Amino acid sequence: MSTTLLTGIKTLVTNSPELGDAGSETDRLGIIHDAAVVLDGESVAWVGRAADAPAADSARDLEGGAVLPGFVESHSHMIFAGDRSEEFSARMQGKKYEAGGIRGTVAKTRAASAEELHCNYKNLLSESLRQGTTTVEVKSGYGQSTESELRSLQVAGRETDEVTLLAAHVAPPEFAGRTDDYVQMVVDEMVPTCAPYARWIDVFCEKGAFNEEQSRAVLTAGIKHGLTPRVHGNQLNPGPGVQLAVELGAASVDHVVHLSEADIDALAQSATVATVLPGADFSTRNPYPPARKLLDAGATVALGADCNPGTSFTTSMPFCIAIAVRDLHMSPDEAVWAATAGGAAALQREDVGVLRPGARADLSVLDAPNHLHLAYRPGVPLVSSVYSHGELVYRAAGVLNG
Ligand SMILES: N=CN[C@@H](CCC(=O)O)C(=O)O
Ligand SMILES: [Zn+2]
Repeated sequence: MSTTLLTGIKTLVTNSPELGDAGSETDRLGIIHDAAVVLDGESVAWVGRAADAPAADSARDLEGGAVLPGFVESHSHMIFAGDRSEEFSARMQGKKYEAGGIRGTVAKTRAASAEELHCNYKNLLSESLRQGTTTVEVKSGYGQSTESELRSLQVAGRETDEVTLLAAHVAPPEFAGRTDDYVQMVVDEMVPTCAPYARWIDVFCEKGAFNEEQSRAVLTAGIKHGLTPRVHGNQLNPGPGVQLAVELGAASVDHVVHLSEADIDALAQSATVATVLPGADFSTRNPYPPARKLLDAGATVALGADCNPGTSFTTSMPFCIAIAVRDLHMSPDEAVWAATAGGAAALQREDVGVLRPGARADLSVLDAPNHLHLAYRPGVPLVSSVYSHGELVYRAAGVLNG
C-alpha cells in the first residue's frame, strides 16, 4: 500500500482530544497546529506535528489550509424525483409547512425509473462531496408501497451502507384516513421485505404523520427484523417522539425543535443523539431547536443538512454550521464537532468523523487557516479539496484567465 504525506496544514481538527496540542478533554476537537497527516491506502496512518512527520512514498503541500474530518451527514432523503420549489415559494409568502407536502414527491418518485432516481441521487452526493461531506445516511420514504420503498433502498445502497427504511413517512393517498391500516401493512409486509436492504428503521412521529402508538409499532417491527431505530421527532409540534426514541434506544432523534425540560433531561441521560437539522427550520421559517440547552444539559448533539425536496433542499454542511452558530448559539467548535464526530455518533460509527491512526482517510481541506472560518465566512465555498477512502476525489478548480 502506498503512503501519502499531507503537510502544510495550519490547523488540523482530529476530534481526538488526546492527540491535540492541548492534550486533554479541554479541546474536544483535538486541534494540532502546523500539522501533517499520513494516509496509507484507505486509512489514516499517522497524525501529528509536521516537524515529527515520518517519511512517506509521496507528499502534498496543503499550503497553510485547515484540515478536518469529512462531514458525516446522518440525515438525508436523497432518493426522490420532482421539485417543490413552488411549494417553497408559497411558504415564503405565508403558507404553512405541513407533512402532507410529501405526497407530491411520492407520486413523482413512484413514476420515476430506478436509473432516474439513481442519477438524481448521484448528483446530490456529488454536490455534498464538493462541500466536504464524505459519509451520508440515506432514507427511503417517498415510495410508500412495498415495491417502491424496496427500490428506493436498493438505489440508496448502491452508494452508501447507511440506508434507512422510512416507509412510515406519511400514509400514502390510497390509505387516506386509514393510517392504522397503512401501519399494519408496514409492520406485516414492508418491514419484513425491506429489512435486508437497510440498517436503520425510522418514523415521522408527528401530528399529520404517525402518532406514538403507530410509531412504536413501526419501530418495534424494525427492531424485530434487525434494524436499529432512529426517529423524526418534535419537529413541528411538541410530542412523544423524543421519549419514544429514548425508550427504544434509538441511535438518534432528529429535528428536536419543540422540547420540554423532560425531553432535554431524557436526552442528556441517554445514549440517544439529538440531531439538529437547522436547514429545515430555515427553509420552513420554523423555530430553531434549543441546541444550547441540549449541550448545556450534557446531551450529544449532531448536526445534519437533511437534504430533501420539501423542507431543506440543501446539501451544504458548511451552511448548516453557519446557522447552528448564528441562530442555535452553538460555538463554532461545537458545530464543527456536531457535523463530524456528532454525525458519526448518530450513526454509531467510530471509523469516520475523526482523524486518528486507523480511521478512514476521509478529510476536507479548507482554503482558510482554521475551521472557525466555516461559520465566520457564511456562503463562501471554502472546501478546496476532499479525500475519501484515502483518495483525492475533489479539487476546486481555479478561476480561468483570472
Ligand atoms: N420531516 C419529515 N421529513 C422531511 C421532510 C420531507 C418533505 O417535506 O418532503 C424532513 O426531515 O424535514
Ligand atoms: Zn427527515
